[in-house]
Amino acid sequence: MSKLNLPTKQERHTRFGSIQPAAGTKPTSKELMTDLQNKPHDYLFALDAVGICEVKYPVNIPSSTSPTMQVSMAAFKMTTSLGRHSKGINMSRIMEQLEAYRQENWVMNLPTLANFTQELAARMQQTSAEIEVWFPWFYERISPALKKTGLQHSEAFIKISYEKDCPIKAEIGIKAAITTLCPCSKEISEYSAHNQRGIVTITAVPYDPINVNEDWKAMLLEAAESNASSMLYPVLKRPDEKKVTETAYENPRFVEDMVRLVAADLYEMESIQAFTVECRNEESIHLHDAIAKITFSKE
Ligand SMILES: Nc1nc2c(ncn2[C@@H]2O[C@H](COP(=O)(O)OP(=O)(O)OP(=O)(O)O)[C@@H](O)[C@H]2O)c(=O)[nH]1
Repeated sequence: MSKLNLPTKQERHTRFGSIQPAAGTKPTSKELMTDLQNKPHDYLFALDAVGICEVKYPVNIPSSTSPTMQVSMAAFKMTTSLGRHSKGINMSRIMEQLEAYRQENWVMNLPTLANFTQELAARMQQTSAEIEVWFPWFYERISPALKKTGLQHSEAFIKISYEKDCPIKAEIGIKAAITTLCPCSKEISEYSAHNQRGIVTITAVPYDPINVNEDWKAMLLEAAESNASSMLYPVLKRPDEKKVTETAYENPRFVEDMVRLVAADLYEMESIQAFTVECRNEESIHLHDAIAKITFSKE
């Protein structure tokens, strides 16, 4: 093939429609630019929350299980309140703060995220701030018969709510995948029973948000998995697969059974004040899913 005689990159851009920037009349230095967000007026209403979401950022996550320190990709929602006489917040400051924490190599847990939230409210000169963050948390999972190790993950969740002169509030959570085997199908069929992947979502309010001693991620995962027909495993050889299949048959669960059994475990956890448990089964004999949910407070 003969060699193409391409124009320069700049010439190519011009040919495809790029133009030179206009001279312009508006200021280009920051000091001379209007700060619209901080122009005082009566803007009719105060706001509960304004900020940014879908912010993907790497974070260091501590864990009681191996790997005990891991870098994960978190999705943040970060908001503050806004007074009636302020037009807008300075949104760039939220990302500035997140980047400053990253450069400090921070380890994200409940106390450090509580500090982050409180600092954000101060930086934005607002009375309240809220951070919600979801991140994949990885842990080693060993197969039930041949003890083969692989890495698995669940989605973990932290929400911190800061309000000036009030105690910090927190919510923790996990979204874990499990196997459920249908009790009805097992009961009525001559052999076999349909089973499916269930998604258990737990959110919980700890009594003392800053001093949750246990690795709450492991604690909530245990509540979801130990009540399922079977856990999921990354590596399964034939003896493992036999064990998993038979364990599921020995422990049939409806979605209703799942949320009630997980709720019982959470009820027994002394550090948890209130919780919500949802189970969604991706049904293997339908196109639709089966769902159940319970919300409970010990207060
Ligand atoms: N408040 C507000 N800001 C927005 C909106 N949409 C985009 N922006 C952001 O406005 C930002 C620039 O504003 P600021 O953060 O106030 O920038 P600045 O005033 O130079 O920042 P400071 O030096 O911290 O005062 C950009 O990061 C945009 O992302 C919006 O709907 N509301």
